[in-house]
Amino acid sequence: MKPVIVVHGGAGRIFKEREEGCRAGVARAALRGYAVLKQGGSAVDAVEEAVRSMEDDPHFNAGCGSVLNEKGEVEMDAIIMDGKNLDSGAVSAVKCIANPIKLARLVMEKTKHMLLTDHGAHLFAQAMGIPEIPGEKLITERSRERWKKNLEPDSNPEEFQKDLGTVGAVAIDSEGNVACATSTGGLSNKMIGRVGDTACIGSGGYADNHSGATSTTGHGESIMKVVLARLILYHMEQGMSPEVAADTALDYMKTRVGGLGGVIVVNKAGEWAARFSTKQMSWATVKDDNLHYGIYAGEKHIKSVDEALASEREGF
Ligand SMILES: COC(=O)C[C@H](N)C(=O)O
Repeated sequence: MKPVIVVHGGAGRIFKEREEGCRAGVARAALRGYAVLKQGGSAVDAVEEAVRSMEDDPHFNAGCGSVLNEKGEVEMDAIIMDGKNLDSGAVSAVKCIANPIKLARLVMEKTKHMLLTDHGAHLFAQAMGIPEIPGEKLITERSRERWKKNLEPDSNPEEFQKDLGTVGAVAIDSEGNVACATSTGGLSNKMIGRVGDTACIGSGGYADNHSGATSTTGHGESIMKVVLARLILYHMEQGMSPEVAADTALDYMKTRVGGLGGVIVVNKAGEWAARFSTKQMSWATVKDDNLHYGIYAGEKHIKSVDEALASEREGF
């Protein structure tokens, strides 16, 4: 099986000043994940690596760069799933941790549980030797400004959620195993303790070697109502291609509950799709040693991996 990785950096509006950073960030993440697959790493290793790269990138709403809750704090959700055995691990409402996706993987591999939240997740992180970092280190100038603006009495709540940037990855490795990973700071100025789709299995992601893997982004409450990730795999089980399955599920979410979002999908044959009902979604994929990426509907740049790695060294 030829390895494939697909990543997203969030569906929604992407403001002009963030466009280039998002293109470069998703391309870099896809290249990192692909390098893991080429060296014989598993699909789980690859999606963790790709998501970690975007958590460390302040352009995205995950890890450093996460949006703030109503109290001005970061609270993050993340999930990872292994399509070989349907094992999965998630964390919700975690603060002061650089890479929630790493902690989600440890929940999957080192506990008998699937989701740890808030205080318990932090106790587990301590027990696993994951360092706590000051919350301030995850907060960018941009997210603080945005939080403050949202608190102004004449602010428009519709504008709050326009330019977020949840991150996710799906992959198939040379043995035909699939995996997914998703990580987010959630919605801006959300209530304290709000947990979104990202931490919920079947909503923020799902992976099953029998059909494929998907990672989702968009309005979390809508995604949870239709259990978007599992719905896409169901459509593929019924014979749809990744692209048709993604569009059918996104259409259903729009007409049934009025929600918009985006998804990345890979099926067990290594066919992939990056689809969205929002105006934009940053995405990238590497297959057959070629990188494809874009952020607008219909936009697709193609470069060989060697060409892309050279331009990455020059700053993309
Ligand atoms: C693009 O924004 C998101 O994906 C937010 C995320 N789905 C949440 O609701 O927590």
